[in-house]
Amino acid sequence: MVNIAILGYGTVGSGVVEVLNTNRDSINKRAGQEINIKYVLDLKDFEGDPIQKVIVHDYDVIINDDSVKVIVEVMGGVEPAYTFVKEALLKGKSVVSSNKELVAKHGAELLQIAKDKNINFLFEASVGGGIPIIRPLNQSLTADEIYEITGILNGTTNYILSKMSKEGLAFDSVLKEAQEKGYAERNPAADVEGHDACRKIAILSSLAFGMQVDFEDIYTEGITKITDTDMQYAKYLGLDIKLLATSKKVDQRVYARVAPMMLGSGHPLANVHDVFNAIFVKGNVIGDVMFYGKGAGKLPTASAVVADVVDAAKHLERNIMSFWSTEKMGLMEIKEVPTQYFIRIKGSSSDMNVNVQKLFGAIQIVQLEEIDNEFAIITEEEAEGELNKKVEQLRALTSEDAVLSVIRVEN
Ligand SMILES: NC(=O)C1=CN([C@@H]2O[C@H](COP(=O)(O)OP(=O)(O)OC[C@H]3O[C@@H](n4cnc5c(N)ncnc54)[C@H](OP(=O)(O)O)[C@@H]3O)[C@@H](O)[C@H]2O)C=CC1
Ligand SMILES: N[C@@H](CC=O)C(=O)O
Ligand code: NA
Repeated sequence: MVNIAILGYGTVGSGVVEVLNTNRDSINKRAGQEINIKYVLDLKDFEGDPIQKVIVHDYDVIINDDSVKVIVEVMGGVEPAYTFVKEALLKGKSVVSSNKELVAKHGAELLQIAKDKNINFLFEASVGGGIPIIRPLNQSLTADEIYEITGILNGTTNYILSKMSKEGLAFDSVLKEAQEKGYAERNPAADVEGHDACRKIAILSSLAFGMQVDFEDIYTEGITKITDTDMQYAKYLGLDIKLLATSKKVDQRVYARVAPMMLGSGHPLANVHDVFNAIFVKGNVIGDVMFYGKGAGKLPTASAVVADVVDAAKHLERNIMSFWSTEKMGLMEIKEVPTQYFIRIKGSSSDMNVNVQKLFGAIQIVQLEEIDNEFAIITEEEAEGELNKKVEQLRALTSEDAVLSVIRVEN
């Protein structure tokens, strides 16, 4: 029997207990022994829930119990999660975590401690919820040099954008729904401002390139500025707006970016809707691979956590995760990255055409009959820095509020 302790009995923690109970026999068989939940740490009590009999409020009870071999950290946040996880690893207990904030910030150090102690720090659920992506990067794709990872990595924002686009629902009401379904972060700004996707692409990039990619260095834009009108244009153009997280090698340099993008229907990520996530990986030997599934929610996330628990139980004294170095990887500046912009402009296209064409050259002009006094353009591909200068010049030539929105396009 292997004793485990779960830190946090919220959406994911309660899902872990449910999955272990629902599939107990097959899980135990695969783990080669019984997995026993000895403790659940939480701040609250859960009167009437069978879990109450193993609830503790003091972490010392867990850390000082030598019979606990695997700790499942599903509390979220950097502290006290970091202190608890580090202490556990230093004491020789393997750790499974779904906490991307923790992994993005301290992953390299925690992986190294696990390696030194010949135990494991596993975090499949931290990216793409239930989708296997950490394990494939760590095991199945190790023959490849990775050129690109592009993904829809946040379930909440994909759910919001899908509902806004398909059902014309308002941003705030869909966000509330996503929170009720257990998809959103405790502070949903992390989702809608792109920080959650940013931490996830930082983790994937660090694993893929073997060096520390700091999430603070990644250019990040969320979805809060996307309006119904942007959606109307996208629909007219046959495009879909998605929050994409990308990390890509250009020559020998890498750029990373999180931003809403207008995608053509032929793009591999255009048909990923609702809470689903997908990750597209390009390797120099394998070519293109895609991973698809539910990126958030109680049971899909718990599925990945429990699979890690099984792996940890099977390898109690053998380290199975490769690690990335703490050496920081420099990223290409975003202004150098080539892109295409969709720009909505106030005024009439016939009056503005000369200015706009003088600045942007060959452009596609889009005018929707049902929308007065504005039009949109799609630029040619150019470095972001150059396009931004042109947007500023357009403002200077017309008025400060003439540019209504700017969204990147990938067709
Ligand atoms: N929800 C999802 O779909 C997914 C979540 N994740 C990640 O998993 C982690 C957990 O998420 P989720 O389950 O949604 O979050 P919840 O807020 O639902 O659950 C966290 C639980 O941990 C408890 N907790 C917080 N701090 C402490 C502490 N210091 N000591 C004891 N208990 C504590 C909370 O108690 P209280 O409520 O009283 O504060 C709460 O019960 C996060 O890192 C999240 O980003 C990853 C993938 C998907
Ligand atoms: N809030 C996150 C939860 C999973 O990581 C999301 O919406 O994707
Ligand atoms: Na995953």
